Amino acid sequence: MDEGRGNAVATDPVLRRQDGVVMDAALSPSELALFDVVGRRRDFDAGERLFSRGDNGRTMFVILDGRVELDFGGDLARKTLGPGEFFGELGLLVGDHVRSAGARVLAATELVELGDGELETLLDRDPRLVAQFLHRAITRIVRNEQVLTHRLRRHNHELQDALDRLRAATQALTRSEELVRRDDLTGLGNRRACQEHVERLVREQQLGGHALLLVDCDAFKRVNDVHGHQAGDRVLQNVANILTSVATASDTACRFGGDEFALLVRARDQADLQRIAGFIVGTAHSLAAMQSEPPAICTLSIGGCWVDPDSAWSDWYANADAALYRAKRSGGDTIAWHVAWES
Ligand SMILES: Nc1nc2c(ncn2[C@@H]2O[C@H](COP(=O)(O)OP(=O)(O)OP(=O)(O)O)[C@@H](O)[C@H]2O)c(=O)[nH]1
Repeated sequence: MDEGRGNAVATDPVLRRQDGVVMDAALSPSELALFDVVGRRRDFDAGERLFSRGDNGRTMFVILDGRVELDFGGDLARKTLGPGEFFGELGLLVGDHVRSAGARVLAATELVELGDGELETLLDRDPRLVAQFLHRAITRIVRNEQVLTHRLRRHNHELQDALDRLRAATQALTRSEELVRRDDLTGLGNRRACQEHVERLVREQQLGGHALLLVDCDAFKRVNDVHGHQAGDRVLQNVANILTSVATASDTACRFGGDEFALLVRARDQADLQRIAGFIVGTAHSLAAMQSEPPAICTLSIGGCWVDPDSAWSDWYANADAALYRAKRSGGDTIAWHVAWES
């Protein structure tokens, strides 16, 4: 046995990589000599692949001369092994197993290869030396597993943190997007929400059969002036409640600002539309007639028009607004329709 062969005779065969993975195990000269006698020598050219990650392996290798690179995949650093170092030891210890790293020859390399069947031969020849090797190899495998498990757990935590942050950011974004479309006081959509709803209906070619009702409080300024701003707020919220109560899932009730509201509503025909508008004005009228102090509501005026899918939003808005103006001019607490239909 040539005890001097191999220039990497280990004084401390178990060394740690910077990231903590224990890899740098070299055989002692006596171990190297024993493995060389029992195993088979094989020559490889630079660039040759010994095995890939995920391959089934049944052999281990000891480098006599040359260099081999191990690739563990992911973001784990690659490792270059040199003379005297061994790898693939699970092939010797447990036989058939899935390789956790790929191995590629970097320079012309001479290896000794040993299969799982040769463990017994090694033990027969020098049990003490093999026990020493096994102890070291198993320690290395266990330590590497621990380091890899720790890394995985840390990655898992980091991934979890990143997902939590992403989820929080998405929720915040959704909330702020909702806020941009919602009226804080009443919880209704605002003008932007109404326009987006219209755009969606246009895209889906569902706008036909809809009408725009502009709803405005009568003498609302007086509520504020006489009873205070909070009482005014409560009136606005109650107007919103009435509108919400008539709006179906395909309708949208919005507050455009101040005491002006809008209802984009689908109706079967003019009579249906009149019934909806009549319910709104009639409910506000009945509640106002109860004359609570401070008032819970004020009477309402409505200007309405059918939506023409072939004309622009600004056209229907102008039509409904002109009708609303007429309803106000006639004393409020009433409904006026664009052109043909007056209540
Ligand atoms: N309480 C309260 N008042 C508001 C709010 N936004 C606007 N206003 C007030 O609403 C009032 C609207 O007054 P006007 O536009 O003259 O309406 P009006 O008194 O109903 O008059 P007509 O529409 O002609 O019947 C103003 O006094 C605004 O200050 C709000 O969010 N809360």
